[in-house]
Amino acid sequence: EESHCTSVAGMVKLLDLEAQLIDNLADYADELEKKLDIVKRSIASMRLENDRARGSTEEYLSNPLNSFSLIRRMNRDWTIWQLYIDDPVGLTQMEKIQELREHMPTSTDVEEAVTALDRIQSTYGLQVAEIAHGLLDGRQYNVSLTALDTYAMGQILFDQGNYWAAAGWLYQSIVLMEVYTISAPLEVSKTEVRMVYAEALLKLNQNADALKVVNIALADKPHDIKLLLKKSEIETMIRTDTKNQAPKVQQGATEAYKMGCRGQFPPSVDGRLHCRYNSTTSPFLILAPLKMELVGLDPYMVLYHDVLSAAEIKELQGMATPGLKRATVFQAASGRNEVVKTRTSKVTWFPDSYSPLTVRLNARISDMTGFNLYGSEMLQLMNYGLGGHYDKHYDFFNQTNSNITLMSGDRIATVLFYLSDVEQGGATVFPNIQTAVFPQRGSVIMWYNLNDDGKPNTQTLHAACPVIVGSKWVCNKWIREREQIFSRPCLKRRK
Ligand SMILES: O=C(O)CCC(=O)C(=O)O
Ligand SMILES: [Fe+2]
Repeated sequence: EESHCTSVAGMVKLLDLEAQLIDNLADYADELEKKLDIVKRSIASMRLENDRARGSTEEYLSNPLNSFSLIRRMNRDWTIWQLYIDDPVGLTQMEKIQELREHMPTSTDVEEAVTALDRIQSTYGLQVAEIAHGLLDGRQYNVSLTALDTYAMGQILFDQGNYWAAAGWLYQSIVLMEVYTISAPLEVSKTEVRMVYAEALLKLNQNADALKVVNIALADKPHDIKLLLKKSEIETMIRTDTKNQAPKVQQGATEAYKMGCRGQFPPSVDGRLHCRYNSTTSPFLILAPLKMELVGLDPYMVLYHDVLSAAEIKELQGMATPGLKRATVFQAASGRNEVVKTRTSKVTWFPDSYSPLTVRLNARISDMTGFNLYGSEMLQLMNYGLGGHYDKHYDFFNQTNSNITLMSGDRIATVLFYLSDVEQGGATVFPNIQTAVFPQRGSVIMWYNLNDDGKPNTQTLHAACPVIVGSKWVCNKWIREREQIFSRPCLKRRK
């Protein structure tokens, strides 16, 4: 399972594939044209002969050559024309599409993409009409959606039971269909869309509105039997006051996580938080101090700037791209890592000794954090895709007597490098401490997941907000506690 939309880097090949499909369709057009050409040229010469004959029928037919030829033509040539018409054009091209289908997005991919776009909309509180016209969270892009796009959103959200969101997209489809016509063979009828829109309104118990929509559709198609039946059904529902089960209502107050994603947390007023050059965490920093921003004290969280060079970032992305696979999350219930809806990105891992760059990167992590990386997890490189996110979670396992923590202990700290800027969205948000970190290419955020006593710190709850626009790349290192037994800096004493 490819899971196409979960990584921008992974979708690049779809464009090449689309180019192949278009070339294939062009071949089909060529074949059609060749056939059309033959047919048209033949018609012209046949007409000529037939017109000449009909100008003087008796004279024409009294010549034996003409009458012989006519008899022969009508019997033999038209048999061949019948076969010629019957011979389909484009079988090769049809087979080619079938062959490429293996690499093409499936209906599951479309459903995931719909969910992702809906996630962007709901997280950032965007209007469907704005999205459809390329206005994304206040920024105008030269892109827009077609009625086919918005209709697919509406249909699929409807099928997923998300009637509230579906209604918005279906309404938008109708608006777009008033302005633009969808050309054959992809066309969808307005009646069809209005019917689904009416169904969505019924699910939301907006029966009177549903009736209005059906009546508008009937004005265009007064004899459509499905519409007439629907109309009387809705009228009965209104008369008998029939209600659907209570629809899912949209949440009122914006939860903290969403506020963080939208950049709406108030700025910190803690005077202890500051910026400085760090030259003390390790001896190496005396030579190369790092620009450090103390972001939080509980959990202890620091942001370092300009840690990675452009060349290093490029190399990391290059080595990661071929191996990117859909990310998984450790499930306590099964004791295994599984693909989940709450984490949509693609990842790949590199052992510490993979290349001179990984060795250097790990050394830098040690210098920055003061941690010994022995027994820690591999470097994880990650690329997010369409609306890519990682829902609220903890990085620690909080598992005793589990295989996953037995050898090296729990994840004492997380080191998260940002390998790209993200044009819009994609912040790392800590809702419990009202902290949001927006990706900046080359910077790195580090926080402690465990308290000084080794117990999990629930203030570390965090999430990766859906990317609105951009290809978000991160690299992280989960540092395990066991090896830090003698070296872990005790912050409480230092205060
Ligand atoms: O990508 C991010 O901003 C956060 C990623 C994260 O929390 C994780 O991978 O555990
Ligand atoms: Fe995390």
